Amino acid sequence: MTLSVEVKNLTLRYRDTVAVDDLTLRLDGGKIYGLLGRNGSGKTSLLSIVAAFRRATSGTVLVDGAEPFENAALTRQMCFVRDRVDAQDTDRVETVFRLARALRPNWDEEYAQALVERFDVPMRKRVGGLSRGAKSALSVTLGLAARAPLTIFDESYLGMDAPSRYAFYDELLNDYIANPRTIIVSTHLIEEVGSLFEEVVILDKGRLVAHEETETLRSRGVAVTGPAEAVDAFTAGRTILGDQRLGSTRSTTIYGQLTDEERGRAREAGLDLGPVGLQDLFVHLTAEERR
Ligand SMILES: Nc1ncnc2c1ncn2[C@@H]1O[C@H](COP(=O)(O)OP(=O)(O)OP(=O)(O)O)[C@@H](O)[C@H]1O
Repeated sequence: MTLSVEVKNLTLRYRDTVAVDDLTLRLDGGKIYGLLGRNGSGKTSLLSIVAAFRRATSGTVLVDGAEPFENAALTRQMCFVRDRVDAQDTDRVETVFRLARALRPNWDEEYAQALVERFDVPMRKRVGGLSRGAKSALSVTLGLAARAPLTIFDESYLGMDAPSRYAFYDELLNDYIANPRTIIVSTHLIEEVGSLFEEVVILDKGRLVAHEETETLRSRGVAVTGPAEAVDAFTAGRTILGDQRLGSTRSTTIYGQLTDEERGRAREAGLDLGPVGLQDLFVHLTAEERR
């Protein structure tokens, strides 16, 4: 089972700050979505409303066609995973698991135990005594084993070290393939996690900058590599996203699509054309919004 998410003219204001600004967005569900945005762009605010942790100032959110706020039947189907654990500092980790087992209708105990081993979750410690990495490991373990039809990871894995984060990405993809559901991952570690996303949503200052399939977004730029002079001539007058030089070879990333004629010309000039990194596009698109 997967859940769709529909956001219409959604606004969230905290006193003078407009955190989400008249946002309209539809996620059909059954995919892994990446939610990207610079610090303070409104990712957590948006996700908190979707997960029914907050009420919007105006506008609507529908999850599977229904309003999630104070809708217990629906919120049981959703799991909002943050970088902290929703428990008292004095609670033991095993108590947190016992609660999750009781509250989560799709909880998979065998999988939970496998994750505890893989991420080295210290079951006998109290939540308040966990390191930042252990808190993150506990959060993502609870989030994965809940198998909620709508699972949201809000930068919940950032406290983990790189090997643990890669183990999390690996688990996330494998478990999603075995148990398809709607997964939203908010992040600014785009290169690291970008290959998991089927669709990407980019926010800036609470507004939607882009919502596209990852491949379509990637096709908005091209990396041109070859002899420096030929690369310079080919990329002259274009919007440059990034540039690297190694000896006489240059690789310049440009924004925009190439026509078939331009691609032919590049090949004739001995240039290689390759995909562009999501990070470069993200930086360009969010910087453009602020100009
Ligand atoms: N409880 C709050 N009270 C007042 N302002 C808030 C509150 N929470 C968030 N904001 C403001 O709302 C804006 C959006 O914040 P939000 O946390 O949603 O962004 P974010 O994209 O998740 O940021 P980050 O990547 O830094 O976590 C920011 O300007 C932030 O300062």
